[in-house]
Amino acid sequence: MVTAKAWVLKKHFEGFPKTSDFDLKKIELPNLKDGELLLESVFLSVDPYMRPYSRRDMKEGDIMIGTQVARIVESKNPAFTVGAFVVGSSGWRTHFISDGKDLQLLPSNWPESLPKSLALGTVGMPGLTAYFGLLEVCKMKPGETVLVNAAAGAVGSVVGQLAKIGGCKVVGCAGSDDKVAYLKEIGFDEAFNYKTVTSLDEALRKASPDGYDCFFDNVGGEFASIAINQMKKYGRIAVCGAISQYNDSVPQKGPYVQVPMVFKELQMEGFVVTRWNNRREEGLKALLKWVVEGKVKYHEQVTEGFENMPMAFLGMLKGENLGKAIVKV
Ligand SMILES: NC(=O)C1=CN([C@@H]2O[C@H](COP(=O)(O)OP(=O)(O)OC[C@H]3O[C@@H](n4cnc5c(N)ncnc54)[C@H](OP(=O)(O)O)[C@@H]3O)[C@@H](O)[C@H]2O)C=CC1
Ligand SMILES: CCCCC/C=C\CC(=O)/C=C/C=C/C=C/[C@@H](O)CCCC(=O)O
Repeated sequence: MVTAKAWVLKKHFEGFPKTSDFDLKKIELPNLKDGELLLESVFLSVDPYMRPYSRRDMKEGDIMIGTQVARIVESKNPAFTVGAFVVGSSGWRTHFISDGKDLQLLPSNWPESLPKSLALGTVGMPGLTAYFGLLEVCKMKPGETVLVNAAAGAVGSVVGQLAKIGGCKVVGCAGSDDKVAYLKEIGFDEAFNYKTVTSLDEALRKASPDGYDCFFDNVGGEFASIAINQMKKYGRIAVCGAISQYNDSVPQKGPYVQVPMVFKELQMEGFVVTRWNNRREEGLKALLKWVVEGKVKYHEQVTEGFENMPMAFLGMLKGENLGKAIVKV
């Protein structure tokens, strides 16, 4: 019998999450039935979506939602061999049993030298978010100017690099000088610290006096209200997320977008990356190739220890991560 550890949502988040909202439980796992496999989590992901989705998808006492890179430790399923690595979405737990239907094997050409944790970030859901958000929603074209906020994060850092590969000028913002330095290191044309600029409007205008063709919005709120006024005619806004609002007990006043939307004939579209689940292999293949070629750089914020998952989650929401926030079990 294997004893798994799992983090459950003890109490729904009110405002900014607290470590006391979580509880650590032990779960005795049964022996495998035919067709099942036993897996141990090696890396776990902490993502912003967990904050709003927990209220929508979970009840108190549930295991926290989330994804992991896991190793198969026992198999009664001929399609999966012991020792293989997969991406699962079994939540915050150290071990779990699966029938294999909810697992994604890592690409067969995954280089030994590449950290398998990238399957949770640059070569995983966040990377796919950047890939499809840029190609299918922004519909970026060479020579255009792309703006992305939360630019040093799991999604934003890939957006900027893919936009450079796509022949665009790229402007990014992030919440620390170290993150800004990183953005310039990975090829952003302009980058600034939105927390320290005297005027966001002026910083955006200085970075691109002609304005923006594409705005990949990860943050929402006041940033979106200001940025929308600097869009070029026929610009496209990909509403990827609104992390500035996830912890609000009372929703902020929305940005008044109607005037610039009409005068500049803008397109603004919200999306969730699962829309393109049927093209997952296409995206992962492209992302893996660019990483191997060195055209897409990555950075991971690694927290050691399963017991530190809540802290890693809170840290990511506070902006303590540069690149993808993951937990190494
Ligand atoms: N639509 C979809 O399918 C998907 C959407 N997303 C969304 O993309 C966004 C980025 O996700 P991801 O890359 O995983 O996360 P990140 O790795 O970027 O981590 C979150 C970052 O958001 C920034 N942030 C946190 N709070 C605020 C705030 N109040 N105002 C401004 N910035 C803030 C911080 O960076 P900083 O230092 O810059 O403040 C923090 O590091 C999120 O909104 C997420 O919900 C992610 C995946 C899929
Ligand atoms: C203020 C409300 C904001 C609503 C938008 C919230 C989040 C957008 C976002 O971050 C979406 C992320 C989607 C992630 C999808 C991940 C899947 O690969 C696996 C998710 C696991 C699961 O669905 O349980």
